[in-house]
Amino acid sequence: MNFRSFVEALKEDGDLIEINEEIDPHLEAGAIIRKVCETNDKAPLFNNMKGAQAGLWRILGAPASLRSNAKEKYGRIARHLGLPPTASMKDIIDKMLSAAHAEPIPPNIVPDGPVKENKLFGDEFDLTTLPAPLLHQADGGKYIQTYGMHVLQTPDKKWTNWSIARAMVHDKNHLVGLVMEPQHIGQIHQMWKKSGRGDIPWALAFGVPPAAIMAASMPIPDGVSEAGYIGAMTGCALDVVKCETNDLHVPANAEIVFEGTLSISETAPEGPFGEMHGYVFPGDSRQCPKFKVNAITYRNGAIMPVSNCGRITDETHTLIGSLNAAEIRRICQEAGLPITDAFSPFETQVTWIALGIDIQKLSHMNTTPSAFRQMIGELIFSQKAGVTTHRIVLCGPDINVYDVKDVMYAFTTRCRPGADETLFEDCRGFQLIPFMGHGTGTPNRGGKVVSDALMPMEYKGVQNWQQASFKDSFPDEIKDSVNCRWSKEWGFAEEM
Ligand SMILES: Cc1cc2c3c(c1C)C(C)(C)C[C@@H](O)N3c1c(nc(O)[nH]c1=O)N2C[C@H](O)[C@H](O)[C@H](O)COP(=O)(O)O
Ligand SMILES: [K+]
Ligand SMILES: [Mn+2]
Repeated sequence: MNFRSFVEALKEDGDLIEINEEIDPHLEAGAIIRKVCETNDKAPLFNNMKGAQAGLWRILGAPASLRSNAKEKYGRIARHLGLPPTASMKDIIDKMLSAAHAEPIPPNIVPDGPVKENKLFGDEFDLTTLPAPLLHQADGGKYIQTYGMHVLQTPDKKWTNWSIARAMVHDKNHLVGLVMEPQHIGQIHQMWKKSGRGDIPWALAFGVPPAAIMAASMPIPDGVSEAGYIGAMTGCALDVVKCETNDLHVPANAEIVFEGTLSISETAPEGPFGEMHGYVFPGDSRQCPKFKVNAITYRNGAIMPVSNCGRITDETHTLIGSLNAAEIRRICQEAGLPITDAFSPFETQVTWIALGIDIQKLSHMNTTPSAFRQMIGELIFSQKAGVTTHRIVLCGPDINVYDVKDVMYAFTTRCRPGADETLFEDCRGFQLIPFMGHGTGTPNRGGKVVSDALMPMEYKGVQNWQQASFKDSFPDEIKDSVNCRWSKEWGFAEEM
């Protein structure tokens, strides 16, 4: 599945709105995409961007946001993975974890591909005149990079990392963007700095195969090349082609590729940007590394994917939250902890992760609530995949952690504030969260908590209550007889 066929699939699903009238990249496209994210409406495809030139570019907005139809809520994300549009978030997370122990299938190097249909070098392009969108009025620049994939290799070429990190236009042939540790882009940047080998060969591929952008958004382990992971996950090697101006390889059917170098010394002001927690602090910019663009290659009719992040729900919630939760589940299970599921509720702006606990296995651990909370917090808050999470909620087997109503029902009724919680101050904190970066304590340390929504008896493997709910407070024959007459005889609404 490549990006173009993904867009076709959205069209066939009736999940695409094509806009052929001229749309301005200065705020107008961003406003439409933002409203789509806040209403879970169809993905907008802007075929006529003001300032488009030489085929650069059309824009697809909200590429992995939600559908309003409850049965296909995650359909746009499912289409990234070739899953049916009715796939659940558990199906999507299971699919993304399915390659965790599989032998990588390295990419297949091909001599040519659609991404080579057009080539611009040096002065043949000027990034400041291309239709890069201003996505929020207080943003510090035009964020051209919100859903592309950075390609960077370690100095020893053993690891090629694919990841998403934001970047904005700095001048005619430079971007400036976030390069933060412990992210792999930050780790590799440090390796090159230490190696003294000069600026880093870099590529930025937009409109890559959808499964690849999912892996680019996922914190798979240090040293693991996303290309091989995705090859193992999809079962087939991904076709890649060599860049014109360096030895990196990019997906052969990507829509657009910027080629160049990531500076190990030069920085420029970056930000602010309307970010994943739903805030932009005007004027809040800091020095970040510069990316020099030496060449642009692209397909005919190239489409630039754009994520306009902020208030729920957009790709920073559906992907960052869910894929961090995926890795947290794997890490906990491999540590022998009784975790069945992990999910980051969008309504927490993905600052929480809810863990489903197998209380039979928990009872065999003969542990205490405070010892278990300590174990969970120490493990998760020391992980790269745990950086963005500031509250972990432990939930019993009657709670569906993928449903925020269930998580809030457990958290608000089973977790006594203070007594049932363990605070963690000696761990990395996520400074993009306003209470961290613009709050009272140290911006990038601590401020985390494990909130135990397991009742004491669950540590013995027991739940001795019944939920006062239709599901739990009526015998099956009553429920069956009510259900079968519900809409046919009485005219209540069909169940969604
Ligand atoms: C899906 C998605 C993921 C990310 C981002 C966005 C989207 C849409 C932006 C809209 C651009 C907003 C920005 O916050 N952004 C972003 C980011 N990680 C950063 O270090 N810096 C960033 O600016 N991630 C998360 C990273 O992509 C994941 O943490 C991934 O795991 C990283 O890959 P790796 O380092 O683990 O290989
Ligand atoms: K990644
Ligand atoms: Mn990585």
